[in-house]
Amino acid sequence: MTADDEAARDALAPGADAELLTDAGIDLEVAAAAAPDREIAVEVGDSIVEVKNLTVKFGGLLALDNVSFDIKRGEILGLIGPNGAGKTTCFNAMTGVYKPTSGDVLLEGKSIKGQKQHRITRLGLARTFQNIRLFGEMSALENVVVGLDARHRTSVPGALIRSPRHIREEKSAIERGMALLEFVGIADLANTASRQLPYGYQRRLEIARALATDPKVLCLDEPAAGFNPAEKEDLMDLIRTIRADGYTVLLIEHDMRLVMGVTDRIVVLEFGRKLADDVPTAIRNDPRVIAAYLGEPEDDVA
Ligand SMILES: Nc1ncnc2c1ncn2[C@@H]1O[C@H](COP(=O)(O)OP(=O)(O)OP(=O)(O)O)[C@@H](O)[C@H]1O
Repeated sequence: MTADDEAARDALAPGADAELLTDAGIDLEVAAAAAPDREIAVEVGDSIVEVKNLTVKFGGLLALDNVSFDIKRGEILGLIGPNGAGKTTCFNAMTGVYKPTSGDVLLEGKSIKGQKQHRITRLGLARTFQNIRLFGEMSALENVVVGLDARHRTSVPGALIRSPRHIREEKSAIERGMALLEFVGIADLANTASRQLPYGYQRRLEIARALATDPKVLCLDEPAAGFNPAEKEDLMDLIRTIRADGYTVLLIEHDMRLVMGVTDRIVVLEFGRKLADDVPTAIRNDPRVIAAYLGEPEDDVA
């Protein structure tokens, strides 16, 4: 094992400091340049996800009632609706957290309905959660590398004996992890324990970790919750950059200004049913949508 390889390995251990990254020959600028190593497909195209007659019942409660919509390749699709409308249930049923009662979810034409969460992530549908779910004691970099681990090919014996392939994969994981942290704008905090990061940076880290799985579609569940206006602006820029880098994005968000400002199309849910599906300007002026939001806090309807 070379000194570089040793250093790359050590950089994965808790408490690693920035020196180790440098020792491992990892240059932040080089890492940043490595970030857009994916095909850029910004043009909105065919359907990449099809949600078909999706229904979720909780006992007697019909949380999602026969909902159908699609997500086109390369678009930012907003999923909105008043509190309790079924947005998170829809997300959960799409990403394997809940088993749908009936209906189907297709990813690139193949059903992913009923598959386990990690399998759906591997197939290309990654998500963040409304309540941040990071490994608090682990550094920002380690949190991202966990996401990358899913893509490694070394066998368990290979990892145990620290085979050259395993070491190589670890080093490339660190480089890719750094590239992703750079991409979401928090590379200089790579070695900070995630629980010590400011809230907005924790949300960015969640996005980096989801991107580490190299998803075809990135699902963001209320990424601006708890953000101030400046942080919301920054988040809008980041979402646009993510799309410009070739990802398709599904966004649940309460903040109307953000949703209207960043999405190409919006699906509106109300009482578990689809109320509307249109471009933001049409949604903004749709009397049914305005009526659905009457009674919501003013901030949400602005
Ligand atoms: N695990 C569950 N068990 C029972 N009922 C649930 C469960 N999850 C959600 N519900 C119910 O399903 C309905 C839809 O909830 P959901 O959280 O999907 O709405 P939402 O549109 O995401 O709301 P919010 O904007 O408040 O997050 C609500 O009536 C909710 O109480």
